Amino acid sequence: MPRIAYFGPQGTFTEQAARTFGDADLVAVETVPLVLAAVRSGEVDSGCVPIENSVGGAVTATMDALAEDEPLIAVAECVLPVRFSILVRPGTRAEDVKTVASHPHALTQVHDWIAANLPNATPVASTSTSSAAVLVQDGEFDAAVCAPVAVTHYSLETLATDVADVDNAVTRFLLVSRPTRVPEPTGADRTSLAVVIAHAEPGSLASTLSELALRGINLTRIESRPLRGQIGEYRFYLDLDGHIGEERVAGALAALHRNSNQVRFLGSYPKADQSPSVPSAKNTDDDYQAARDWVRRMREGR
Ligand SMILES: O=C(O)C(=O)C[C@]1(C(=O)O)C=C[C@@H](O)C=C1
Repeated sequence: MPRIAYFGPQGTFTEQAARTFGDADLVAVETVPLVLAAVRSGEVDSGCVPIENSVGGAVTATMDALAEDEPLIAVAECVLPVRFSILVRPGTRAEDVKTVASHPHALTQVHDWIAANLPNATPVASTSTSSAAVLVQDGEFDAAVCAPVAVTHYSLETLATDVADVDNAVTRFLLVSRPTRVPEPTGADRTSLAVVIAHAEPGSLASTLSELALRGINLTRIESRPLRGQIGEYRFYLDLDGHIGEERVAGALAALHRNSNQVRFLGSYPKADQSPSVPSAKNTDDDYQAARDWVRRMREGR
Protein backbone atom coordinates (compact mmCIF):
# COMPACT_ATOMS: atom_id res chain seq x y z
CA MET A 1 0.00 0.00 0.00
CA PRO A 2 1.40 3.48 -0.83
CA ARG A 3 2.34 5.70 2.09
CA ILE A 4 0.93 9.24 2.03
CA ALA A 5 2.12 11.86 4.52
CA TYR A 6 -0.42 14.57 5.28
CA PHE A 7 -0.48 17.88 7.15
CA GLY A 8 -1.82 16.72 10.52
CA PRO A 9 -2.30 15.80 13.27
CA GLN A 10 -5.30 13.48 12.84
CA GLY A 11 -8.59 15.10 11.90
CA THR A 12 -7.38 17.98 9.66
CA PHE A 13 -9.11 18.86 6.42
CA THR A 14 -5.88 17.74 4.75
CA GLU A 15 -6.39 14.23 6.17
CA GLN A 16 -9.88 14.19 4.60
CA ALA A 17 -8.29 15.29 1.31
CA ALA A 18 -5.62 12.55 1.53
CA ARG A 19 -8.39 9.94 1.92
CA THR A 20 -9.82 10.91 -1.49
CA PHE A 21 -6.63 9.72 -3.25
CA GLY A 22 -7.38 6.03 -2.74
CA ASP A 23 -6.22 3.32 -0.34
CA ALA A 24 -3.00 4.27 1.40
CA ASP A 25 -1.22 4.18 4.73
CA LEU A 26 -1.66 7.72 6.03
CA VAL A 27 1.10 9.31 8.09
CA ALA A 28 0.32 12.51 10.05
CA VAL A 29 3.12 15.09 9.91
CA GLU A 30 3.23 18.33 11.91
CA THR A 31 3.89 21.00 9.28
CA VAL A 32 3.68 21.42 5.50
CA PRO A 33 7.50 21.73 5.06
CA LEU A 34 7.93 18.48 7.04
CA VAL A 35 5.35 16.70 4.82
CA LEU A 36 7.36 17.72 1.76
CA ALA A 37 10.65 16.75 3.48
CA ALA A 38 9.22 13.26 4.13
CA VAL A 39 8.40 12.95 0.40
CA ARG A 40 11.84 14.23 -0.66
CA SER A 41 13.66 11.80 1.66
CA GLY A 42 11.65 8.82 0.38
CA GLU A 43 10.18 8.13 3.82
CA VAL A 44 6.74 8.22 2.13
CA ASP A 45 5.60 7.86 -1.50
CA SER A 46 3.66 11.10 -1.63
CA GLY A 47 2.35 13.96 0.47
CA CYS A 48 -0.97 15.76 0.74
CA VAL A 49 -0.88 19.52 1.41
CA PRO A 50 -3.32 22.46 1.14
CA ILE A 51 -2.46 24.93 -1.65
CA GLU A 52 -5.26 27.54 -1.65
CA ASN A 53 -8.51 28.42 0.04
CA SER A 54 -11.29 30.38 -1.65
CA VAL A 55 -11.51 32.81 1.29
CA GLY A 56 -8.00 32.97 2.79
CA GLY A 57 -6.14 32.63 -0.53
CA ALA A 58 -2.75 30.96 -1.02
CA VAL A 59 -1.29 28.63 1.58
CA THR A 60 2.09 30.32 1.52
CA ALA A 61 3.87 27.60 3.55
CA THR A 62 3.08 25.16 0.73
CA MET A 63 4.08 27.53 -2.05
CA ASP A 64 7.43 28.37 -0.46
CA ALA A 65 8.23 24.74 0.40
CA LEU A 66 7.41 23.58 -3.17
CA ALA A 67 9.80 26.10 -4.72
CA GLU A 68 12.76 25.31 -2.48
CA ASP A 69 15.02 22.25 -2.08
CA GLU A 70 14.71 19.22 -4.35
CA PRO A 71 11.93 19.50 -6.96
CA LEU A 72 8.61 17.75 -6.35
CA ILE A 73 5.61 17.51 -8.67
CA ALA A 74 1.88 17.49 -8.07
CA VAL A 75 0.24 14.32 -9.46
CA ALA A 76 -3.37 14.95 -8.35
CA GLU A 77 -5.57 17.59 -6.74
CA CYS A 78 -8.73 17.60 -4.68
CA VAL A 79 -11.13 20.38 -3.72
CA LEU A 80 -13.10 20.05 -0.46
CA PRO A 81 -15.91 22.19 0.94
CA VAL A 82 -14.87 23.76 4.23
CA ARG A 83 -17.32 24.18 7.15
CA PHE A 84 -16.10 24.07 10.71
CA SER A 85 -16.99 22.76 14.16
CA ILE A 86 -16.04 24.62 17.33
CA LEU A 87 -14.58 22.11 19.80
CA VAL A 88 -14.24 22.69 23.56
CA ARG A 89 -13.47 20.69 26.70
CA PRO A 90 -16.67 19.07 28.05
CA GLY A 91 -18.79 21.54 29.99
CA THR A 92 -17.30 24.73 28.48
CA ARG A 93 -19.99 27.31 27.62
CA ALA A 94 -19.67 29.97 24.90
CA GLU A 95 -19.26 32.74 27.48
CA ASP A 96 -16.33 30.82 29.11
CA VAL A 97 -14.28 30.88 25.89
CA LYS A 98 -11.45 33.42 26.28
CA THR A 99 -9.15 32.00 23.56
CA VAL A 100 -10.07 30.31 20.29
CA ALA A 101 -7.28 28.64 18.33
CA SER A 102 -6.91 27.44 14.76
CA HIS A 103 -4.95 27.57 11.52
CA PRO A 104 -4.87 31.20 10.30
CA HIS A 105 -6.93 30.26 7.21
CA ALA A 106 -9.62 28.74 9.41
CA LEU A 107 -9.72 31.83 11.67
CA THR A 108 -10.13 34.03 8.57
CA GLN A 109 -13.14 31.94 7.53
CA VAL A 110 -14.98 32.25 10.88
CA HIS A 111 -13.98 35.77 11.93
CA ASP A 112 -17.55 37.16 11.90
CA TRP A 113 -19.00 34.05 13.57
CA ILE A 114 -16.51 34.35 16.46
CA ALA A 115 -17.29 38.06 16.91
CA ALA A 116 -21.03 37.29 17.06
CA ASN A 117 -20.98 34.07 19.10
CA LEU A 118 -17.81 34.05 21.24
CA PRO A 119 -17.74 37.73 22.30
CA ASN A 120 -15.09 37.20 25.01
CA ALA A 121 -12.69 35.21 22.81
CA THR A 122 -9.32 36.24 21.37
CA PRO A 123 -8.30 34.28 18.22
CA VAL A 124 -4.90 32.55 18.42
CA ALA A 125 -3.03 31.00 15.46
CA SER A 126 -2.01 27.33 15.62
CA THR A 127 -0.16 25.21 13.04
CA SER A 128 -3.33 23.41 11.89
CA THR A 129 -6.98 23.01 12.87
CA SER A 130 -6.26 19.71 14.66
CA SER A 131 -3.16 21.02 16.43
CA ALA A 132 -5.59 23.58 17.94
CA ALA A 133 -7.76 20.67 19.17
CA VAL A 134 -4.68 19.14 20.86
CA LEU A 135 -3.92 22.48 22.55
CA VAL A 136 -7.51 22.77 23.81
CA GLN A 137 -7.40 19.19 25.09
CA ASP A 138 -4.16 20.07 26.94
CA GLY A 139 -5.87 23.07 28.56
CA GLU A 140 -3.76 25.68 26.76
CA PHE A 141 -6.69 27.33 24.91
CA ASP A 142 -10.48 27.21 25.40
CA ALA A 143 -11.84 26.44 21.92
CA ALA A 144 -10.59 25.11 18.58
CA VAL A 145 -11.95 25.75 15.07
CA CYS A 146 -11.73 22.33 13.43
CA ALA A 147 -12.95 20.00 10.74
CA PRO A 148 -16.15 18.33 12.07
CA VAL A 149 -14.42 14.91 12.06
CA ALA A 150 -11.80 16.12 14.57
CA VAL A 151 -14.24 15.56 17.47
CA THR A 152 -13.86 11.79 16.93
CA HIS A 153 -10.10 11.99 17.61
CA TYR A 154 -9.89 14.17 20.73
CA SER A 155 -11.53 14.27 24.18
CA LEU A 156 -13.54 17.35 23.28
CA GLU A 157 -17.15 18.16 22.55
CA THR A 158 -18.80 20.16 19.79
CA LEU A 159 -19.99 23.61 20.93
CA ALA A 160 -21.22 24.57 17.44
CA THR A 161 -21.12 22.99 14.03
CA ASP A 162 -21.64 24.01 10.39
CA VAL A 163 -19.78 27.26 11.10
CA ALA A 164 -18.64 29.37 8.11
CA ASP A 165 -18.79 33.10 7.34
CA VAL A 166 -18.77 32.35 3.60
CA ASP A 167 -21.07 29.69 2.19
CA ASN A 168 -19.46 27.44 -0.42
CA ALA A 169 -15.89 28.08 0.83
CA VAL A 170 -13.49 25.44 -0.52
CA THR A 171 -9.84 24.47 -0.13
CA ARG A 172 -7.75 22.95 -2.92
CA PHE A 173 -5.19 20.30 -1.94
CA LEU A 174 -2.32 18.73 -3.91
CA LEU A 175 -0.91 15.22 -3.81
CA VAL A 176 2.83 15.63 -4.50
CA SER A 177 5.53 13.09 -5.22
CA ARG A 178 9.19 12.99 -6.21
CA PRO A 179 9.61 13.72 -9.95
CA THR A 180 8.17 10.82 -11.91
CA ARG A 181 6.55 10.28 -15.30
CA VAL A 182 3.64 12.73 -15.32
CA PRO A 183 0.12 11.27 -15.38
CA GLU A 184 -1.22 10.88 -18.97
CA PRO A 185 -3.26 13.84 -20.31
CA THR A 186 -6.98 13.43 -19.59
CA GLY A 187 -8.23 16.45 -21.59
CA ALA A 188 -9.06 18.20 -18.30
CA ASP A 189 -5.67 18.96 -16.78
CA ARG A 190 -3.83 21.69 -14.94
CA THR A 191 -0.11 22.50 -15.15
CA SER A 192 1.64 24.31 -12.31
CA LEU A 193 4.91 26.24 -12.58
CA ALA A 194 7.10 28.52 -10.46
CA VAL A 195 8.96 31.08 -12.57
CA VAL A 196 11.65 33.61 -11.70
CA ILE A 197 11.95 36.36 -14.31
CA ALA A 198 14.28 39.34 -14.80
CA HIS A 199 13.09 41.77 -12.11
CA ALA A 200 14.68 44.90 -13.53
CA GLU A 201 13.63 44.32 -17.14
CA PRO A 202 10.51 46.26 -18.21
CA GLY A 203 7.84 43.97 -19.63
CA SER A 204 9.39 40.67 -18.49
CA LEU A 205 6.18 39.49 -16.80
CA ALA A 206 4.12 40.58 -19.81
CA SER A 207 6.40 38.65 -22.18
CA THR A 208 6.22 35.57 -19.95
CA LEU A 209 2.42 35.67 -20.03
CA SER A 210 2.48 36.38 -23.78
CA GLU A 211 4.03 32.94 -24.36
CA LEU A 212 0.80 31.49 -22.94
CA ALA A 213 -1.55 33.92 -24.69
CA LEU A 214 0.14 33.33 -28.06
CA ARG A 215 -0.66 29.62 -27.78
CA GLY A 216 -4.23 30.17 -26.54
CA ILE A 217 -3.44 28.78 -23.07
CA ASN A 218 -5.76 29.86 -20.26
CA LEU A 219 -3.97 31.10 -17.13
CA THR A 220 -6.11 30.00 -14.16
CA ARG A 221 -4.02 31.40 -11.31
CA ILE A 222 -1.07 33.72 -10.75
CA GLU A 223 0.50 34.39 -7.35
CA SER A 224 3.80 35.87 -6.33
CA ARG A 225 6.02 35.23 -3.33
CA PRO A 226 9.12 37.17 -2.34
CA LEU A 227 12.48 35.56 -3.13
CA ARG A 228 13.54 36.49 0.42
CA GLY A 229 16.35 38.70 -0.88
CA GLN A 230 15.72 42.25 -2.05
CA ILE A 231 12.34 43.98 -1.98
CA GLY A 232 10.96 43.81 -5.52
CA GLU A 233 12.28 40.32 -6.33
CA TYR A 234 9.56 37.71 -6.67
CA ARG A 235 8.83 34.19 -7.83
CA PHE A 236 5.61 33.87 -9.85
CA TYR A 237 3.43 30.79 -9.52
CA LEU A 238 1.35 30.07 -12.60
CA ASP A 239 -1.44 27.53 -13.04
CA LEU A 240 -2.40 26.85 -16.65
CA ASP A 241 -5.23 24.97 -18.24
CA GLY A 242 -3.56 22.09 -20.12
CA HIS A 243 -0.93 19.33 -19.86
CA ILE A 244 2.81 19.27 -20.58
CA GLY A 245 2.06 16.37 -22.95
CA GLU A 246 0.17 18.79 -25.25
CA GLU A 247 2.18 20.60 -27.94
CA ARG A 248 0.90 24.08 -27.03
CA VAL A 249 1.81 23.66 -23.35
CA ALA A 250 5.15 21.99 -24.09
CA GLY A 251 5.95 24.86 -26.50
CA ALA A 252 5.08 27.49 -23.89
CA LEU A 253 7.15 25.75 -21.20
CA ALA A 254 10.14 25.51 -23.56
CA ALA A 255 9.82 29.24 -24.33
CA LEU A 256 9.68 30.09 -20.61
CA HIS A 257 12.74 27.91 -20.04
CA ARG A 258 14.62 29.93 -22.69
CA ASN A 259 13.43 33.33 -21.49
CA SER A 260 13.22 33.14 -17.69
CA ASN A 261 15.94 33.04 -15.05
CA GLN A 262 14.45 29.86 -13.58
CA VAL A 263 11.42 27.68 -14.25
CA ARG A 264 10.35 24.93 -11.90
CA PHE A 265 7.81 22.46 -13.30
CA LEU A 266 5.35 21.64 -10.49
CA GLY A 267 3.32 19.04 -12.35
CA SER A 268 0.53 18.36 -14.88
CA TYR A 269 -2.41 16.61 -13.23
CA PRO A 270 -6.16 16.10 -13.68
CA LYS A 271 -8.33 19.00 -12.51
CA ALA A 272 -10.67 18.16 -9.66
CA ASP A 273 -13.68 19.69 -11.45
CA GLN A 274 -12.89 17.77 -14.68
CA SER A 275 -13.73 20.86 -16.77
CA PRO A 276 -12.24 20.24 -20.25
CA SER A 277 -9.06 22.15 -21.21
CA VAL A 278 -9.98 22.82 -24.81
CA PRO A 279 -7.18 24.17 -27.06
CA SER A 280 -8.19 27.37 -28.84
CA ALA A 281 -8.49 27.36 -32.65
CA LYS A 282 -5.18 26.49 -34.39
CA ASN A 283 -3.59 25.26 -31.16
CA THR A 284 -4.40 21.55 -31.20
CA ASP A 285 -1.61 18.95 -31.37
CA ASP A 286 -2.67 18.28 -35.00
CA ASP A 287 -2.23 21.97 -35.87
CA TYR A 288 1.30 21.95 -34.42
CA GLN A 289 2.17 18.71 -36.22
CA ALA A 290 0.85 20.04 -39.53
CA ALA A 291 2.87 23.25 -39.10
CA ARG A 292 6.06 21.28 -38.33
CA ASP A 293 5.47 19.04 -41.38
CA TRP A 294 5.11 22.14 -43.55
CA VAL A 295 8.43 23.59 -42.24
CA ARG A 296 10.13 20.24 -42.93
CA ARG A 297 8.77 20.20 -46.49
CA MET A 298 10.03 23.76 -47.05
CA ARG A 299 13.49 22.85 -45.76
CA GLU A 300 13.65 19.83 -48.01
CA GLY A 301 12.41 21.76 -51.02
CA ARG A 302 9.29 19.59 -51.34
O1 LIG B 1 -5.62 22.76 9.36
C1 LIG B 1 -6.27 22.06 8.58
O2 LIG B 1 -7.21 21.34 8.89
C2 LIG B 1 -5.86 22.06 7.18
O3 LIG B 1 -6.03 21.07 6.52
C3 LIG B 1 -5.30 23.34 6.59
C4 LIG B 1 -6.37 24.28 6.06
C5 LIG B 1 -5.73 25.39 5.15
O4 LIG B 1 -4.54 25.47 5.01
O5 LIG B 1 -6.53 26.17 4.57
C6 LIG B 1 -7.31 23.55 5.21
C7 LIG B 1 -8.61 23.87 5.14
C8 LIG B 1 -9.19 24.95 5.97
O6 LIG B 1 -9.37 26.08 5.12
C9 LIG B 1 -8.30 25.36 7.08
C10 LIG B 1 -7.02 24.97 7.16
